[in-house]
Amino acid sequence: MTTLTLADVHALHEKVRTERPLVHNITNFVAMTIAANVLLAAGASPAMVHSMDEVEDFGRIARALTLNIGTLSSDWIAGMKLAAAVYKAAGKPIVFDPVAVGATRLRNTAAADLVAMGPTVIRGNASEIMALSGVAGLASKGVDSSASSNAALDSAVALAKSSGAVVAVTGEVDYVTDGTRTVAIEGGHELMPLSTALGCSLTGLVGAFVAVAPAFEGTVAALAVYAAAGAIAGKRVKGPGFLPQELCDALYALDLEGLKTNAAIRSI
Ligand SMILES: Nc1ncnc2c1ncn2[C@@H]1O[C@H](COP(=O)(O)OP(=O)(O)OP(=O)(O)O)[C@@H](O)[C@H]1O
Ligand SMILES: Cc1ncsc1CCO
Ligand SMILES: [Mg+2]
Repeated sequence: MTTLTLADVHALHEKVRTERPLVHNITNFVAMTIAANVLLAAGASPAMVHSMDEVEDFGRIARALTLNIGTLSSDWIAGMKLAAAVYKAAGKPIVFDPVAVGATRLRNTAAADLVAMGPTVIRGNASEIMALSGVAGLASKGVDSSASSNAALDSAVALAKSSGAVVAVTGEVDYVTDGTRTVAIEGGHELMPLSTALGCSLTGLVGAFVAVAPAFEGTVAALAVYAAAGAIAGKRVKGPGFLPQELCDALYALDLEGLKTNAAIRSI
């Protein structure tokens, strides 16, 4: 298999910058501003809207949908399901972020229902991907991962096979799999999990890339761009406080040289 090169990744980032795809995000209250800024800095156009009454109209103009169950309540579930049905019918990509699945029955049921609707991509941390793929007895710590991404790799492959989605599991090393092909993406910074909603924001960025590229390639490219920008930002800050701002500045300025110095993609 030919692995996506960092030059291919850069070309897809330029495509995002040129086409500026509108990405419709139904995300959590914590992530809304951070994720919108990440999308803008990377060159895409975000809409953070969750009203059920606007789903059909946004479904006509947006090029991708992202669904994030971080601050879920039962009335939002119906909106997410309607949105998934609208984008599915329009043949537009859907990216699902199963925040804290495994922690509550509400999340477990909603996540299972949304996976059954056939999202294009599922992006989560290790605990979430393991819980979603049915690893029993996992102690959920809520929104933060209590496992390494490496430990979740088998679960990611199983989930990709059972759901038909491309699955991205993030952590110190990120993995993307479609059940057959698997690649690892290296980069990022150890401060990233100490700044909230950076995973949720990455899910939004995956939406922008799969709007302009096939699911597997778009997901790998989004993660590689984010890994490079995260590494650059992590070197600039003194702690997690200004990491989101530096990450946005790094995404905005990212070029091929920055990608090559700060991220790596390898087939496994
Ligand atoms: N130890 C680490 N070293 C380098 N990068 C990391 C590390 N941990 C996480 N990251 C990066 O941080 C980003 C978010 O991944 P993470 O797995 O922390 O998401 P998450 O738990 O869903 O986040 P959140 O729910 O707070 O939005 C990814 O780009 C990932 O590669
Ligand atoms: C902290 C937090 N709580 C619910 S969603 C969220 C953002 C990170 O997932
Ligand atoms: Mg998360």
